[in-house]
Order: sequence, then C-alpha cells, then structure tokens
Amino acid sequence: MFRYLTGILDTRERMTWKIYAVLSLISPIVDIFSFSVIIYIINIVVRENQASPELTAFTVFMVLVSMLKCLFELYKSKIANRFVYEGAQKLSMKIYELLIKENLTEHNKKTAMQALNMVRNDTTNCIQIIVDWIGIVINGITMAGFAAVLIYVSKWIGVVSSIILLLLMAVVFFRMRTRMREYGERSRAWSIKANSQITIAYGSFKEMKIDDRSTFVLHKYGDASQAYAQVQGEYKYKISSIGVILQNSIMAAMFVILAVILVFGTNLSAILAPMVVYITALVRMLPMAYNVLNGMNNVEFAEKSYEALKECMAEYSLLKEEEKRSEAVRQKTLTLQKGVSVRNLTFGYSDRVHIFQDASIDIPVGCSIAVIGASGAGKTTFVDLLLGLLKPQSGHVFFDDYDIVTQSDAEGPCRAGMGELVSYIPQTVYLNGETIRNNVAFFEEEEEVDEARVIECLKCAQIWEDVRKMPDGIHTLIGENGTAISGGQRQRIALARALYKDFELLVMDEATAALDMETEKAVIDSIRQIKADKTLIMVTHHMSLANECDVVYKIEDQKILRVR
Ligand SMILES: Nc1ncnc2c1ncn2[C@@H]1O[C@H](COP(=O)(O)OP(=O)(O)OP(=O)(O)O)[C@@H](O)[C@H]1O
Repeated sequence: MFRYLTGILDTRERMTWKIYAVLSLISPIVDIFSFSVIIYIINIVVRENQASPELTAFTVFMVLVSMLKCLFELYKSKIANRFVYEGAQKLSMKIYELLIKENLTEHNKKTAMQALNMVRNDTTNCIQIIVDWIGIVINGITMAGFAAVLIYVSKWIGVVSSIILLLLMAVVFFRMRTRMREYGERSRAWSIKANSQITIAYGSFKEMKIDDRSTFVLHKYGDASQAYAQVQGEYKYKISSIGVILQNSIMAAMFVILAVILVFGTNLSAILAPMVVYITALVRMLPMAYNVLNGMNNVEFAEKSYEALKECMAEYSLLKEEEKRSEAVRQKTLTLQKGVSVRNLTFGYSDRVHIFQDASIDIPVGCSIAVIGASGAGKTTFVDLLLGLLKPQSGHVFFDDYDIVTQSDAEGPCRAGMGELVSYIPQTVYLNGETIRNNVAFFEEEEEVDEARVIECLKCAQIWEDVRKMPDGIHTLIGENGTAISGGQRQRIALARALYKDFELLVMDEATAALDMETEKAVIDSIRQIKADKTLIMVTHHMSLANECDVVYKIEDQKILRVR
C-alpha cells in the first residue's frame, strides 16, 4: 500500500515525503538521546550526591536542544500538512482529469456524488495514509529505542513491561482491524448518500415542493447523515478508547510490578532512581504506542478510499498510455468540406439488443437534416455515435475522409479533434446558477468574454428581447440549472451558448422542444439566415420543424431511413 501510494506521486512530492521521513527520524533520535542524558544525569547525581559545573552546563545545553527540537517539530508538522494537502490536490487533478476524459460509457456508470467523493475525499485520505505509515514506522522505531533504554535500566521489569505493551497493542489492533475497515467503508458510503440527498433536493426542487415530499427528502437526508454520524462517532470512540485502554492497562501493570518489588524487594532506596527512569520511559512510550495503533487503524479505515483510488489510477495510467500513443500519431485538422457520411453502423449498448444494424446515412455539407423517430428509437444514440462519444461495434463515421471510429484517413492513422468544427446542444441542457453572460460564454475565461458576441448570439437565439427587459440584462442570475427562467428561455440560452462558438456543424438534440411553434420556427430561420453555409442536424419530434429541413431521416427498425 505504502509503496503503491508513494509510487503514484510526482517527483517533487516523492522528494517531499522522503524529506519528511528523514526529518521524522531525527525527532526520535533526539528524544532517545535526551532521555538517555536524563538517566545519565540522575545516575551521576544519585551516585555522587552533587552536580559538577560541567554537568550543570550540559543540562542547560539540553534545555537549548529541547527548544530547538520544538521549533524543528513545528517545521516538520508544516511540511507534513503541506505534503498532505498539496499531494492530495495533485492527485485530485489526476482523478478529475480521468473523470472528464473517460468515455461516455464509463462516465454513465458513476453518480456525480461518487465522483465528488473520489476527487475530494479519497485523494486526501490516501495521501494521509503515507503520513500515517511514516508515523507508524517512526513511532515504532522510537518505541524500540525507549524499550532498549527501559530494559537497560530496569532489566527484567523493562522486558516484562515492553512485552506487555507489545502484546496489548497486538491484541487491540487485531481486534479492531476488521471493524476499522468496516467503519471506513460505511462512512464513505453514507457520506456519498447524504451528499446525494442535497443534489436530489436541488435537482427536483419543484417536484419535491408540489408533491409535498420535503419531509420525505428531509428524512432521507436525516437517515443518511445520522448513519454517517453514527459510524463516525463509533470510529472516533474506538480510536479514543485505545488511548484509554493503553494508559490504564499500563498504569495497572506498573502498580503490579511496584507491588511485587515492595513485597520481595530489599533495598528500596537503591531502586528509587531506576524506578523514576522506568516510569518516565513508560510514560513517554504510551503516546507512541497510541500513535502507532492510531496510524494503523487510520490506514485500515482508509482502505476503501485506497481501493477506489487504485482503480482510478489504473484507468488513469491507461488513459495516459493512450494519450502518449495518440501523440505519436499524425495530428490532423478536421474539415467538413464534403460532408458527414455514416457507413454500415451497428451499435448496441449490450450485445443482445442492437439500436442500429448496418445503418448508413449521408449528410452533405451546408444541408439541414432532421432526425425523427419514436421515443427510444435511438436518436440521441445516433448523435452520440456521430460525434464519437460512443464507439459502434462496427461501421464507420466519416467527416470528409476522416473516420472517427478507426481514427484514420486515406493516408493512414491520425488524430483529429471535433472542437473546432462542431457545436452541440444536448437534450438536457446544463446551466449553472451564474449569469446569462457566463452561461452563454460557458467555457470562456471570465475576462475574455466577448459581450457583444454574447448579445449577438442571444439575438440569434430569439431571447435578446427577454434578456434586455431583465433588470440586470446579461448579468441576470438564472438560478441553479436555470430555475429562475422559463424552460423555453433555458433552451434558447443553451442555443446561444452553442452559437457563441464558431462551427461548421450544429447538432441540436431536441434543442427547441420547449418552444412554441412560432418561436421554434423563428429560431431555426434565424440560425439558417445567420449561419447559411453551415450544416445543421436537428433531432426533433416536431414534424413541422422537420419539414423545414432539406432532408428528413427517420430512425426505425435499427435503420436510418430517408423519408423526405
Ligand atoms: N447509456 C445507456 N445504456 C443502456 N441503454 C441506453 C443508454 N442510453 C440509452 N439507452 C437505451 O437506448 C435506446 C435509445 O435511446 P435514445 O436516448 O437514443 O432514444 P431517443 O430516440 O433519443 O429517445 P427520446 O426521443 O425519448 O429522447 C433506449 O431504449 C434507451 O433506453
């Protein structure tokens, strides 16, 4: 686990954990040294019954050492925290990169809350494991050093005490191990569920209110958050109980040993000094034992995060290999001078049910195409295949001579991105709660937004008159997912967003379905007028709109048939 986690760090982070590990080693060395010095001084004072000036000076020097160690510990803690949060941030970038670059099929397998948890929590938990492991090793080494001193000073009592402590730690760890793993798993699952309830409340706010389901949703959140709180409470209790058990058991053991000495011992004053040393050593060892156990339990607790991260990182490596391979291939600028041609397309989400079987279609450049078909016939699937979001089982999709399925042209393998060529409006539009301006210029840096162009696009999408009347114009906030504007306005803002970028091919998946027929026609006319030479693909259920297009295709019986 440790080797794997340190292996996925970048060079700088790897260097940081090594520096941290070395710095961590210095602390126990100083601790053991300081402790040995105390023993040495006590022995001299007891033996000679007075302190030489050198001894006093040396003791003052040790005060300085302790102060320096304090500063050093603070610095070490700063490095540890920086390592955890910077390391987690870098790791979260990788997971985020994977999430935004993985294919649509993989993307559809996860919920947003699972993704959020992986990016934000699992990454921090995993980097924390590295620090925990270093802590376990360092505390273990320090404990061994103190045990050696203990045995040297108190002979068999030191041996017995060290064995008791070790046994106690082993018993506590092995008894708690499975439980900790289970806590980690449950805590992660309930945290995702509780967070999901917040997105559900935001995503279905109106239905929730109208159906009078606020109490139901509240209970659902209550159940999940309570289960999470319960697991966390139990986990924290178990962790703190370790300290209590350790401390009291060792104290009890110490009194047992003391009782044995008192009963069988002869020269009590002779054993007083070793006894002080013994008790001091044991008291110093207890927090270390606690830290070791705590670290081991934290590692068990984070096991699920580790498994999730490992899975993601395996996919991330594949992604990077794929990117490397594609970098080696010739890069090509995608063109659309002849048109889009779909050849013998066969596709099914599973092997048993096919959506398309040997389907072909030609879309000449500058043409407007309507795609109609019954609900569930495969219109959105067709668009996803056309834009390379899904891979067909067989067949080809050509943009001029470039096949996006095999990623090759007449000259052989090559890579071409669609970004420059295609603008797309999905069936379900995502609008964030920001301003109209920012929702139109969606993937643009704030300071680079061309407001004149935003207004031009709003005009083309037939929504400028509405926006103009709003108190803040293009700076009006539209609410999360556009809840503060009408459904038709939402669609027209999405349309304006699609028009904001330059394109040769505009693909609209029921993008005007929420508009009345008159506005829908006005929008399409306006696009055709302003983007007269562009190619248009419109998925629609409205025959009146379809009839406005040059060609109408119908998806039926796993084929794409030209009907007009
Ligand atoms: N990710 C997916 N995994 C499995 N099946 C899917 C997936 N997406 C869609 N389907 C199924 O594929 C079929 C075609 O879906 P698609 O969304 O392409 O239909 P559509 O013609 O666009 O429908 P509508 O007009 O209702 O939007 C449907 O039966 C649907 O349930």
